[in-house]
Amino acid sequence: MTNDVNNEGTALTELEAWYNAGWIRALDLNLARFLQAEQVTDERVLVLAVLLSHQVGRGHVCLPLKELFGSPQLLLNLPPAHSRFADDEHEIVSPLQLLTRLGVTTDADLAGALSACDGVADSPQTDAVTPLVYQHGALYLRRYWHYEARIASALQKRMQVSGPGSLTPDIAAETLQQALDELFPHAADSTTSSATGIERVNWQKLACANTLRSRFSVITGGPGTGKTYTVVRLLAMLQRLAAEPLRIRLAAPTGKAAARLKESISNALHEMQQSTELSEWQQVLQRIESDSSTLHKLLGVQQGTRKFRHHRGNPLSLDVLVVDEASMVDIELMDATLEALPAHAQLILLGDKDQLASVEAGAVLGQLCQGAEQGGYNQQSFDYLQSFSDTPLPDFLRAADGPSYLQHVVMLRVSRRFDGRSGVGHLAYAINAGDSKRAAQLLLGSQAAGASHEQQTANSFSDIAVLQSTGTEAVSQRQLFAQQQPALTEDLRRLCVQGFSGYLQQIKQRPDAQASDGDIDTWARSVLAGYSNFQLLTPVREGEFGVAGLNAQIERWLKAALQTLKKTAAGEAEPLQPPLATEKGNGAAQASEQWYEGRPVMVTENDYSLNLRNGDIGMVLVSPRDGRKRVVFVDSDNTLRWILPSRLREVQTVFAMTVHKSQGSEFTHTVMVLPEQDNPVLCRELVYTGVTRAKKQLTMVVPDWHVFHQSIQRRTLRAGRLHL
Ligand SMILES: Nc1ncnc2c1ncn2[C@@H]1O[C@H](COP(=O)(O)OP(=O)(O)OP(=O)(O)O)[C@@H](O)[C@H]1O
Repeated sequence: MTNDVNNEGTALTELEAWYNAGWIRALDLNLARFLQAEQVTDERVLVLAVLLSHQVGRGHVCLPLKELFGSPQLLLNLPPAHSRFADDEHEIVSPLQLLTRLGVTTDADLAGALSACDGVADSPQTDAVTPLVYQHGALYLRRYWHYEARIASALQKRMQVSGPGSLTPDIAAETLQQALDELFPHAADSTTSSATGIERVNWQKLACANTLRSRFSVITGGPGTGKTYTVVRLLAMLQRLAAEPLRIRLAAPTGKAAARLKESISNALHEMQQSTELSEWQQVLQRIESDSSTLHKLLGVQQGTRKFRHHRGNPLSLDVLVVDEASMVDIELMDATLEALPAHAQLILLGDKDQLASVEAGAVLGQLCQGAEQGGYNQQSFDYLQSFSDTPLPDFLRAADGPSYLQHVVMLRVSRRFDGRSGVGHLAYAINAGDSKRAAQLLLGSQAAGASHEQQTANSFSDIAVLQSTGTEAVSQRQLFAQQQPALTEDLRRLCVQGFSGYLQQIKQRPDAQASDGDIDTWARSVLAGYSNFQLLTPVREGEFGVAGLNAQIERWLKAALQTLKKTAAGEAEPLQPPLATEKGNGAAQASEQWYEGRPVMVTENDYSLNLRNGDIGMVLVSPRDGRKRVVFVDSDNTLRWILPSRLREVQTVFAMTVHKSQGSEFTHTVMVLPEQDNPVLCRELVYTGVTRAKKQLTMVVPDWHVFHQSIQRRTLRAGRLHL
């Protein structure tokens, strides 16, 4: 492990400059120091290790060397440097400049350096426990390489076509066909006469048929494309065709997503139970439970460790596992899930491949669905699916060399929620296609994007609206933007005051102290339901239009309305017990100010003692019973819990939340606020995820159209090399 470059010490100084410029985290820099202490002296490797750690912090699983050389800016997405020591004498060099200084000019040079380094394993067979692994042209931290390798191997086994021992052995094609015809009596996924060839295919039916081919399948689709509708029918079919009653478990990556899954599964089950066409299926339906849990709960979290109670040596006791919102499952959790799954079990992943990937590293669903729009079915899969389809499958879905993973994926293509009249649907489609111009036109109605100087623009879709500063050309001049800003802020103020007025009114309907527990719960539920009707989302934390800025601003805007609640509440002077963790108070009065009635809060860290999860939302209410303030949460089993504020550790006000936190939730009226300045985190997946949280109404807040266009055009394709 030699460094053949005669400029010892240079690299670490430059890496420190990157840290001071805000390019990398202390953690990234410390990895270089750690490796140096472990006798990794090749500076090229140290630089790569720092870049790798930076990438892992951004959700990537590995650092692909070709892309590093081909498009470093796109790959690394380094923000503009903001030097902490304003060091004009020390000009910061870019990663490629630094590598060139170290004598590296091609990715092959880097590959050579990695292969020669003792701290890097470049063969999967190696027994050495090196901190880094180089494989498939990419550098990995060993832990992530391990997850990826294990996931690929586990999925490969599950993808093998079903044989003896499968849940539904020896099912005759006619039996399956008959079951599918009963469950999907209507020929097509879309019944409109204008449907295209691909929309006329009943993808829901084919998704069910495809699942029976192996022990692993993916059903992907945008919002409202019928993933739940399909999976309930799929479970009914599996239950009916299986030799023995199946143990089915439903799970999702977050508590909120699990609660929503439970609700939509029980709605879908209820619909099927009412259907006269499905009278033959009623007995089978009784064997499907809607109960769902988080993956962590299912696997059995072992507090204080990364380990779970269930693993290869102690597998889960189930036959079928359905994982919803699978795009949010990070690589570590996916690995743990596959490890804990018994060999015979059927794994079904549901999710929207176009949504943001998990907060932590990995994008397993995204990778498994890469190319799904084009089908990618080999001849065998194509013929199989065709045999269950009422209409001819379009030829472009066929691909002689289609990757093996796509044979297990079916994409649902018609949204039942967003039909042709839905502006949200059209907007989501344009965003997904990267067509920011069309998206702007949809928001601005028939006028060309930016032509209007109206603060709120009417458009041809009543379910979408825009609040904007001014036209496209003008806002790129920051001075003019600053002048326009107050008008936009005033529009936003009016929207918020109106939007939040509903739940504040509900609070005033407080029952009296003698009311029954049931009446008090009903009141609290109506407040929480009213609150979830209107939600602001923003992609960023900082700035006037970031989470912190918006929450502070909205608190000021609602102050008058919140003050009137005080008058309706019974006990006011109740002392709370400071200090309060996230927002520390200096006494009872200040604590009481912070815990004002009507304050929506989000838990920002798992709290196992209170059984609260990161992302759970509660509302501060004054109890009619004793006049004390409590925070009300709805549990995943739909029961209410009233918790004293002083017991809560990490919480934030949540009039506005980040788009990341909103994943897996929907709001009747969603207000998606873009920041005033471009930022590398803004990307198409983020805008799409935010926009599709809207159930009925979307308002887009656009301080600068340039930011809007940039965000939609920027993609974040996460690096990962699942070899399937
Ligand atoms: N083939 C169908 N025939 C009739 N109604 C359908 C069909 N498919 C879906 N629906 C209805 O469309 C609505 C949306 O379906 P569903 O909730 O299953 O979609 P989803 O993809 O799970 O949505 P989400 O984005 O919320 O996860 C539901 O009311 C469902 O009953």
